Parts: sequence; C-alpha cells; structure tokens
Amino acid sequence: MEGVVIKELNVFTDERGWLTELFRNDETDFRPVMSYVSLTKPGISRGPHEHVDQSDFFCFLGNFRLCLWDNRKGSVSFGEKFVLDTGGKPVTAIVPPGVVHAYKNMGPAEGLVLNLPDRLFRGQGKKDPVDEVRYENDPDSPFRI
Ligand SMILES: Cc1cn([C@H]2C[C@H](O)[C@@H](COP(=O)(O)OP(=O)(O)O[C@H]3O[C@@H](C)C(=O)[C@@H](O)[C@H]3O)O2)c(=O)[nH]c1=O
Repeated sequence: MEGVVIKELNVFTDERGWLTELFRNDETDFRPVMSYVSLTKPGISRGPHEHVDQSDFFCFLGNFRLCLWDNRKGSVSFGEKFVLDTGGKPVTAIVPPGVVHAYKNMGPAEGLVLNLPDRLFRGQGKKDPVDEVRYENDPDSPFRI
C-alpha cells in the first residue's frame, strides 16, 4: 500500500532473552516526535482510526493482526485493504495519514504495541484537538477488523 512500510525486525537472541532495534535515523526519513506504549488484552482490538496529519510508527510485540484500508482518494492503492498477522514476531509498521488502521491481539497473552508518531498527541502542551477519526463506534463504517 502506497507509503506503508512494514518491517520484520532482526532479533538478537541469547540466554538472557532477546534484543531488537526499533528505529534508526540512518534507515528511514521518518522522524518521530514522541512515543508511547499500550498493552492490549487477548481478543481485544484498537481502532480503526485515521489521522489527518499524523503518521504512526507502530511496533508490535505480541501476536497481532494489523488491518489497513487506504482511504486516500488520490492514492494509487485507494480502496485497498491490507492484512498482516505478525505471528508473534516483532514487526514495525509506518502508517501514513489517510490510511485507516486497526489491530487486534490474536494471541492468548497480553501484547504490547509501541508507537513513535511524528506528531504530538493533542499538540504542543496538549492544547489542540486530537488528530484522529475514530471508526470503532460507527455502525455504518466499512472498516471492520
Ligand atoms: C494516543 C495517546 C493517548 N493518550 C491517552 C488518551 C486516553 O486517555 C488514553 C487512551 O487513548 P486512546 O483511546 O486514544 O488509545 P488508542 O485507542 O489505543 O489509540 C491509538 O489507537 C491506535 C489504533 C492508533 O491509531 C493510535 O494512533 C492511537 O489512536 O491514553 C495519551 O495520553 N497520549 C497519547 O499519545
């Protein structure tokens, strides 16, 4: 899908556990301005959401299904749907504005998702409206996970 970047991370495992790099500014032009982490319980979804100006940089740590819908009228992939099952592998996904996104924890355990978006949530000093269209409570929405 145009502008979406999915990357399966290179995991270094040893007797203590594992380590993986999430972000390097020599590998992408993407420039995060904040980060947060959320925990999602088994069987639970977050989204679908769409941003007007913000791109998200998600990192999935758990067994997640990511669904994307291209809602950008000028895009070559307008109307396309994309589904990725991480299968428990750490995966990052850059999701541009206008691409509707949702994810669901498909596994039996709690899962973590980090996000390094390129806009501040509610702007400088949290004074602005949230840049987000939320579809999860819209019964007429075509976006269903
Ligand atoms: C996203 C965010 C939320 N919050 C707060 C607001 C609220 O009280 C609580 C939970 O926020 P939300 O309900 O927005 O969380 P959530 O529904 O998980 O929102 C996220 O969903 C995924 C699918 C995305 O698309 C992300 O961009 C983001 O919108 O955390 C922050 O303080 N900072 C943040 O950056």
